[in-house]
Amino acid sequence: MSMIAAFYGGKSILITGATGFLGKVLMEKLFRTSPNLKVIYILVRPKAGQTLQQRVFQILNSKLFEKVKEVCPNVHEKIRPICADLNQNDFGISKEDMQELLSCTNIIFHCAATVRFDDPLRHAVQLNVTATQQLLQMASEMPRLEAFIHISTAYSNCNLKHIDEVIYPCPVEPKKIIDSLEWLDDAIVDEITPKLIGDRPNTYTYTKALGEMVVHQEGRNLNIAIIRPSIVGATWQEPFPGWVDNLNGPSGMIIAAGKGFLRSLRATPMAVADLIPVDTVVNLTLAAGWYTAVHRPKSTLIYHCTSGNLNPCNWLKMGLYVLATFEKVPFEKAFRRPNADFTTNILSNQYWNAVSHLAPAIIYDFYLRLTGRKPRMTKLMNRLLRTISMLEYFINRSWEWSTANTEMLMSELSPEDQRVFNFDVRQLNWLEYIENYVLGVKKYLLKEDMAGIPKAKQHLKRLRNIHYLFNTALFLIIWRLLIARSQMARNIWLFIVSFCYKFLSYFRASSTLKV
Ligand SMILES: CCCCCCCCCCCCCCCCCCCCCCCCCC(=O)SCCNC(=O)CCNC(=O)[C@H](O)C(C)(C)COP(=O)(O)OP(=O)(O)OC[C@H]1O[C@@H](n2cnc3c(N)ncnc32)[C@H](O)[C@@H]1OP(=O)(O)O
Ligand SMILES: NC(=O)C1=CN([C@@H]2O[C@H](COP(=O)(O)OP(=O)(O)OC[C@H]3O[C@@H](n4cnc5c(N)ncnc54)[C@H](OP(=O)(O)O)[C@@H]3O)[C@@H](O)[C@H]2O)C=CC1
Repeated sequence: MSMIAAFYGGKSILITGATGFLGKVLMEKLFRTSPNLKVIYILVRPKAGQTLQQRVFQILNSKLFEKVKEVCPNVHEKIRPICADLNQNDFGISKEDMQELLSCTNIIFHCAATVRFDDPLRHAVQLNVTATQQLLQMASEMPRLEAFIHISTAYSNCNLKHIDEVIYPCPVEPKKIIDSLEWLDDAIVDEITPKLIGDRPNTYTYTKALGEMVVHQEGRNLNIAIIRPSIVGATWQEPFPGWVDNLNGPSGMIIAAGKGFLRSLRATPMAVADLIPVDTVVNLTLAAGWYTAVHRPKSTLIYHCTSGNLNPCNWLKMGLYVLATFEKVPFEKAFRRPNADFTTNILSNQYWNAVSHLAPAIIYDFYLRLTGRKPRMTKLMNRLLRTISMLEYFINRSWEWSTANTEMLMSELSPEDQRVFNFDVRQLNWLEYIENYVLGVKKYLLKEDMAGIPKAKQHLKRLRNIHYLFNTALFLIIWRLLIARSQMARNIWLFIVSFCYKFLSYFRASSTLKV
């Protein structure tokens, strides 16, 4: 019997960010392994014209939850959506709901965050810092609370090269930042943002670091753990391999490469690609929840959920695995054949951006215009280049994260828990994982049918022929122009022709002799 699964039985659990990538997988695993849990409260906001109920209905009826419905048929009754917006005071939660949350909650998993790299500081602070502060305040009023698990990121201290499982203080106290944002206007905030974030690349990593400091300072009387995952990718094993539902991290890049838009990327091939499957993060999170509540460590424990030091894979290998998978399972209606490459040099990157990204987009838009359609490729390509520029920081560096606490936690689990809540990335086979990831992107993100693979392969063959034809035509035109203008080009041409003629004559003569 799994001790962790038994621990969550009968518990009332509060999850923020349950509609997000990580939150959904967390909820799924909880229902599947502890179907006898009492209730999961989720803080949800109405979004994109959908009510809370519609959003929850959509999640529960997705493929991700198919297994849950078998083991926990009354899952609809055990999930309690609470209308909340983390940007508002008291999260805009009604008095009755707040009362219920405060009196019943046993465990909190705080996953909600803005993960956009370019969010204005004010918004990123509101969600990643102030909301965390408010949730801690709520937690301190919960008499039955056993553990508060805060999801941060391994990149909260990406300005360092070696990162330990400790909180590193930021130069300016989070409280001071929150206070000053109340009276500073947006223009001034924009101006001081680069100075505040210092040597971090964006507001996301900076505000996640501030969020950790808030947890450290204001959660002293609570049982808290912090999880720091690296780049979260598709599921490895559970509930099935390859599930993914958003474009963050590598998923969007896999689409861009598979559809032939992304042809070159400024990345350091040997830098560690610290990907971590989302189900591994969830297993570690649930194990940490159990450990924090049952063993009550004296201080806040931080767990690095990374793959680099236990089972490293670099970007070159990962890129090659992705490209190899496209051969077997190509994406439909590709713009060009998938054939991306890494460059390390900024100048050659700019050259490839112009030649491989922008030029084909401009030519295609010209063709669209000629055929009376609206041009769109250049705009799309510019957005892709902007996204890539935001990711470049993370694919040109390697970090070392110590994992002593994570390894300690693994050793504390019973053999059954090590199996059911497996977070040992040493067992991960990267090739197999990437193949399933690409397949998952095709099925769950692009919603493409496997039956369309022969047609997609046919399309790629046609693109290859167009590519050869285009290159040959271009070569002949340039050559023709050169011959017309340069004596040297004419001489080279005559030399090549006479060489080919002699070679053919020799070949014919020798084969005649053999007979
Ligand atoms: C020789 C061999 C060679 C082999 C070569 C092989 C190559 C082979 C293939 C590749 C192999 C693998 C290599 C992969 C490298 C990846 C590295 C990942 C590092 C991640 C580090 C993460 C570390 C931290 C982890 C964390 O702790 S947190 C989680 C990470 N957080 C994020 O990843 C948010 C990022 N995003 C944003 O920050 C915003 O998205 C923003 C970008 C500002 C745009 O913002 P904006 O322009 O306003 O527009 P949007 O509305 O957002 O998007 C506008 C449009 O772009 C779409 N789109 C949004 N995103 C992405 C995205 N990624 N990728 C693509 N598209 C995207 C969106 O669908 C919309 O399309 P549409 O609907 O218009 O059609
Ligand atoms: N994905 C990754 O690669 C990594 C993620 N992390 C961390 O993991 C956690 C989860 O990330 P992930 O699931 O990928 O992110 P998502 O963007 O998929 O999910 C974010 C969640 O936060 C919720 N949220 C955002 N703003 C509000 C708001 N104002 N009120 C209520 N809810 C809100 C979203 O709700 P809604 O659906 O309404 O938008 C959504 O449920 C984050 O803390 C992130 O920092 C850490 C490392 C890597």
